[in-house]
Amino acid sequence: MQAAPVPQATTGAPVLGLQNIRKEFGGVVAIEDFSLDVHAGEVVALVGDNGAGKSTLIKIICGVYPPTAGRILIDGSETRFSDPADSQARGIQVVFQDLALAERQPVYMNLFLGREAVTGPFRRLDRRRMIRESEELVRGMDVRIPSAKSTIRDLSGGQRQGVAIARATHWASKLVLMDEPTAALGVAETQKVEKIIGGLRERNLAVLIISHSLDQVFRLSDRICVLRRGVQIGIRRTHETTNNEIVSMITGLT
Ligand SMILES: Nc1ncnc2c1ncn2[C@@H]1O[C@H](COP(=O)(O)OP(=O)(O)OP(=O)(O)O)[C@@H](O)[C@H]1O
Repeated sequence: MQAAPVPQATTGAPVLGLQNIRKEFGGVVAIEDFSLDVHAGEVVALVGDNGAGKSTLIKIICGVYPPTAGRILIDGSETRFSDPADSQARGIQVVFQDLALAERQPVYMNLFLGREAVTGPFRRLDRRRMIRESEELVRGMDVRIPSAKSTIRDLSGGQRQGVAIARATHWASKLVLMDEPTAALGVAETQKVEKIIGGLRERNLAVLIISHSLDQVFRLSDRICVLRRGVQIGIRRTHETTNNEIVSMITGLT
């Protein structure tokens, strides 16, 4: 499977720039005035209580929702994605809470969803190639699944998550957005996913991750950005802050 090319820092501009993003749903202001840069090789964690606006922000970045106001820059150029396929074509991949896997399809079809390998003049699906490359991919990522031909609904939560993350990280060339990637996982599976996220940094990708686990945020991130009821409270370098400071930023209590 041809991996996405490793992105080079050509312009020095952040991979993702968000400037004064606002999002309203009817009369509800979900995001008020949000600005953040994420650089290649950097993991930024987005934290906040339920309803703070974290998922909305991820959906704005990948083209599910347009922002009501504000600018999105990719590699320094202003961009507007009309839908997630549009952002994927620009090297952005998302791992959503609900994983967005095709339950009745085998692992290999999920890994190639929308990018199926074809062969011959009638462009028939090249299943053999997809199976072979999927096996290499999941082996390389240490995702334990019975076979690339296994159907998604026959896999455990951790195995499904592994497939969703393998797909996103394989096809991403710039930015990976993750919405609670380990929420449904046990301790060992969480450790594996965290290792994969560390590997993304080594591939020089930019990562924006939502997590409710502050321990995980402190293990994984370079910077932490706090949202409270749609308001951006602040950004801290992970090694310069403490769990207590982040908790008080999230809750508003000192
Ligand atoms: N499609 C929508 N239509 C109307 N309101 C929405 C929509 N999506 C989100 N909201 C509202 O926007 C606010 C932020 O929601 P969002 O899901 O982004 O929060 P969150 O921080 O991701 O929360 P959680 O941690 O519970 O997932 C909430 O008040 C929510 O009700």
